[in-house]
Amino acid sequence: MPLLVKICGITSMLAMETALDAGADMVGLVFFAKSPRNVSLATACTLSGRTCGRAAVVALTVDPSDDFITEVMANLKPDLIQLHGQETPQRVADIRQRFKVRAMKVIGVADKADLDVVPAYAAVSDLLLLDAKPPKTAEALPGGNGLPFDWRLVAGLDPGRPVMLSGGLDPDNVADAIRLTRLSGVDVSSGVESAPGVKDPDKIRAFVAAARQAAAAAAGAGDKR
Ligand SMILES: O=C(O)c1ccccc1N[C@@H]1O[C@H](COP(=O)(O)O)[C@@H](O)[C@H]1O
Repeated sequence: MPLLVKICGITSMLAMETALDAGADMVGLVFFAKSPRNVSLATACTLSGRTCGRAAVVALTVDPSDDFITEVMANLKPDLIQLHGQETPQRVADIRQRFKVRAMKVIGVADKADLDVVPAYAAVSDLLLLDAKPPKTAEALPGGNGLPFDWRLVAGLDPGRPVMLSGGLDPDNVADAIRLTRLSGVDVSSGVESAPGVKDPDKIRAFVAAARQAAAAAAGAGDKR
């Protein structure tokens, strides 16, 4: 299966076009008021209109209410909803069933014990995303903090669903991350920015190119991912 590459936290048409031209498989739009990458539903609709099916549109939410998901589904019609909060497996299952939407549940990882929940979430999610656990500071976001975790904890993890990696990835370290973890995809936000919330076109292109190169090298080396 080809490596999935997601560029998250897109806030401008330039960033959207750059991600699409670079060959990203997924583009993420953040709905979280405290984030520098937060977009309104109207902006998200305008940005996603540019994709024309070239990449999957991901609505990033944090503990969303049913009312909010209803609004997102009616207007944006995303291909995938990213659940980046404290959603339980039951809540993930309910969202998928009620809204007929594919769900990517995020699991925060700091140590091995954090992976105990993987089977329960894999049973109810279409994809999983492993991200660094946010630091316990007042200003930390649930994600998008640019912090990596110990990738050795998740190397070769295969719960029967595609698993993506995020947390502090950037154009310089993504190849190592792919080589070491052998997961299904990579997701980046702050690592392709020039300032919080401002995507850097050169970094987006460099990230996608480095990820594709590493995936091709892994495939050449017989890694079936
Ligand atoms: O990007 C944000 O602002 C954000 C806000 C709230 C929840 C998640 C958020 N981003 C996601 O976090 C990970 C890692 O980001 P980074 O590359 O370390 O900056 C990524 O999945 C983003 O989609």
